[in-house]
Amino acid sequence: MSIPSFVIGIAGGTGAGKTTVARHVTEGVGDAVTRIPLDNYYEDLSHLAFEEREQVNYDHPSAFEWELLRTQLSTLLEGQPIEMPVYDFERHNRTDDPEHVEPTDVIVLEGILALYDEEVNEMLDLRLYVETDADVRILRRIRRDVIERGRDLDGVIEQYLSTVKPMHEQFVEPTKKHADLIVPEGANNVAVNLLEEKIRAEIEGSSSRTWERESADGSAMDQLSVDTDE
Ligand SMILES: Nc1ncnc2c1ncn2[C@@H]1O[C@H](COP(=O)(O)OP(=O)(O)O)[C@@H](O)[C@H]1O
Ligand SMILES: O=c1ccn([C@@H]2O[C@H](COP(=O)(O)O)[C@@H](O)[C@H]2O)c(=O)[nH]1
Repeated sequence: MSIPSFVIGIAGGTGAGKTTVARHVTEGVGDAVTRIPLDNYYEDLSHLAFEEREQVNYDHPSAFEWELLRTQLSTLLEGQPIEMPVYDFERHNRTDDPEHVEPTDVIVLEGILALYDEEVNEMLDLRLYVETDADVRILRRIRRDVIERGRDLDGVIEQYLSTVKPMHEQFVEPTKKHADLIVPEGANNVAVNLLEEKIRAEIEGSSSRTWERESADGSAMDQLSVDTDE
């Protein structure tokens, strides 16, 4: 059993590259990292018919079961395992089989509103916002949703204009102010390498870097400072 020592939150608009960044920064470090997709914490909508679930606004904060996320993150931070829900985008609902997740040294929470909830933010040691232009994001989303999430072009466009875009502007983009670091264009090599290094150092418990909080104006921006003695 591990007591997690480092929790990273990765937020940003749909298609920004959050999942890709999370995959890249964790793939080289084996079992010591757990990825928690915020999507798994969409409310259980089993009581609705499929046609009704298709109409839900999945980009509003109320679409998520925040209390369950807070409880499960706390449980992991106490070194206890959780039964994490698993989301099925094609059915717009949770699957019947939750995933057993053991606590690990590093936890990565990733999702559009990963920096939205105050209590969740307090549990994060490093907050990232992946920033990618809206035109790039929608193009990526079209391709991904059609290929991987069982959608058609018209449906993706209609959903984007009616809920995804306005909710992004109202709720997702403003969470950028909670970020310690902003990662441009998703999986850029410099950012990914730095993060991977940081995660490795956390896991090995012998970090040569220190994170120095500078919040003179209350904006809570962190700076990466390299220890030149080593
Ligand atoms: N840097 C990139 N360059 C090109 N395509 C990318 C890049 N990052 C992600 N993608 C692709 O864009 C789509 C959305 O990326 P994803 O990581 O799922 O975004 P998010 O989790 O922010 O919604 C995926 O199909 C992914 O393969
Ligand atoms: O049933 C659902 C649940 C969510 N969505 C959309 O998913 C994205 C969030 O996932 P990303 O991987 O960050 O793109 C969100 O914008 C929802 O609109 C969905 O379409 N259907």
